[in-house]
Amino acid sequence: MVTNGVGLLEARQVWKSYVHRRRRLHVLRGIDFAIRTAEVACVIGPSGAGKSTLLRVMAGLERPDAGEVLLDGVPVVAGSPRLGVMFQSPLLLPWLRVWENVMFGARFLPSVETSREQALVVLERVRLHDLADQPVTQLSGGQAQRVALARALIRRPTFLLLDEPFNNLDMPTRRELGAAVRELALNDGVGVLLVTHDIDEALALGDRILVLAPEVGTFAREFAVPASAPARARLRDEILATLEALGTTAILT
Ligand SMILES: Nc1ncnc2c1ncn2[C@@H]1O[C@H](COP(=O)(O)OP(=O)(O)OP(=O)(O)O)[C@@H](O)[C@H]1O
Repeated sequence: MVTNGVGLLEARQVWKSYVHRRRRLHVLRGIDFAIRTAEVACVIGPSGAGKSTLLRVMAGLERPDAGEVLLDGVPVVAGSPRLGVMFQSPLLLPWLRVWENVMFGARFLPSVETSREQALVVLERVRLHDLADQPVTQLSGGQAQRVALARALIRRPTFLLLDEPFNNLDMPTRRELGAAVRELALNDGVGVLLVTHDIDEALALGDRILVLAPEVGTFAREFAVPASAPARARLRDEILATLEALGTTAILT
């Protein structure tokens, strides 16, 4: 797959709050963060820490209150052809077949040829080309999430922003799709931001792991993931200790 160029997706002093029951909830407080192409950066943290908020802001789906998100120095816009986004739920259109759902990802993108053949090429990447003509209502959860990945990939994104996309899948499917995402970074140079609850998933897929601290609204720590298994096991303990120090053990495994 050829992506739409090299680049940097960068949050600069990003602040984001919501009004909840008449109180202002400050979720992100001055986040500085960048993802490069050809790497997988994982953001972990307990429920409510602001992981999804960060991902939506990075994708241009929500505007920060202050600060900015830049894609190669230019403010990011929602629907940028250089970004592919995936959520926990595949959000497929039930009245369209598999390949038509994939093509839906390329709507309004003149750079992408909108043909069944083109969809098949991408479906092959996620090993779903045999089901191209199926209605999506007949797919398993793992197959549906593969369609969602193909729909993101048809855009030839420079960056993939993934918000716990493997949560509802069984372990073998989860591992397989995780490996496919890792391959996209290694072989195709895609930059990946993966939000996950799962420390083991972050250790298996990430080059870097950032721990988002609840209430503090910034990253508590950032870790480079080492290659060797014993070093990763030590890092796992260190990340757990970090989470414990933040007063949050209600996460992970
Ligand atoms: N649109 C919104 N309006 C009001 N509050 C919101 C909104 N979106 C998120 N929040 C609040 O912001 C905080 C952070 O939410 P967010 O979904 O980003 O956390 P998270 O770390 O992704 O959590 P989880 O792991 O449970 O998905 C939560 O307290 C949530 O209730």
